[in-house]
Amino acid sequence: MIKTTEEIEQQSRLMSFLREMPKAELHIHIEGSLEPELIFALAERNGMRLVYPDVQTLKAGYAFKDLQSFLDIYYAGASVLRTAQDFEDMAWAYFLRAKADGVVRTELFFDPQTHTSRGVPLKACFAGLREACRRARTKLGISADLILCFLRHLSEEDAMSTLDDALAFRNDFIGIGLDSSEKGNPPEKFARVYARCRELGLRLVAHAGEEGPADYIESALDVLKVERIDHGVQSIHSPALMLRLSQTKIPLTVCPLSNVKLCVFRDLADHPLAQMLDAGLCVTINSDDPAYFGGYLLDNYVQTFRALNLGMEHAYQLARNSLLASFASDSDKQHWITALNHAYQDKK
Ligand code: HPA
Ligand SMILES: [Zn+2]
Repeated sequence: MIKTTEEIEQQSRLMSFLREMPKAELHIHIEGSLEPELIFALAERNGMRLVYPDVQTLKAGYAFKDLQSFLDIYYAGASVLRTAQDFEDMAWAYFLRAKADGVVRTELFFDPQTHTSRGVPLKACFAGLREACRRARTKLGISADLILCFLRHLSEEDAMSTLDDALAFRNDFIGIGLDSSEKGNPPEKFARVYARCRELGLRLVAHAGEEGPADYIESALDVLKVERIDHGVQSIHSPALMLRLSQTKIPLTVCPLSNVKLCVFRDLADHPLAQMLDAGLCVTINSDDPAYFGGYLLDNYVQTFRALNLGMEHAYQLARNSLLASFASDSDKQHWITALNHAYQDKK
């Protein structure tokens, strides 16, 4: 269909608003931002040999059929991280991308067990990530904090002892999450460790309803008492849960490009994000593992908006949801929302 000049202008206003609007990214696994080129550079710096001969061969392996087929490659990629400097370089590269995408607040997931199981000290992870977050604040004006994720394919005892060790760095992380292989590893498996984190005053989130059933979303809320759900897209199969989510406004950190790459939905045009927004759910857009899924935060917005034919009001709503759903201070949130309101008035 041929577009009128007015439609072309409207589209270009929307694209620039998507980039400029102040927004938060609340679902990014920092190990999933490791670009193939950086994987090779770090392997060389650390004197390691990868099983892939070059970047092209590694990238050719980025064709996933489900979550597990991705996780196998993701953990192999993360194995090049050894020193504090490696963690800092990885996170800094992400922050530069985030800045270009208009991110003002980000909460980075990281998987300590992936590293400690290879003999990398927890201190190296924290030192590198903490320094990158500090530089993001001072040099880029991005507010950044860390969320420590437990690997759900491992035992609760393993999570508990990881927590014990991480408490030496209590001031370096604001909360905990739950990631890795979802099916067969329900939230209930981690009830005690979540109860303990809650007593410690940590913020609580968990992946639920990515590939696993809508029931897992219910038990993440009821048993783990999480404040946000990561993914949550399987809620579309439960009208009762949709109603609950719309009434409670529990935020969902949805990752559209990830969902397509991991075959949760066949195509972006089939993604239920618009349906979820229209049902009144507090949906946010995020990148998950941008180096593996074909795009950073702005790519997720742009491609989703094109595929689902979304407009300015949706953009405003999604950015506002992301800021409100963040664990930043109320005064920071208010400041960003005022800036968002101004940007919206200018572009509308
Ligand atoms: O998309 C994901 N799902 C579950 N675990 C993960 N760990 C990194 N990315 C993911
Ligand atoms: Zn994730």
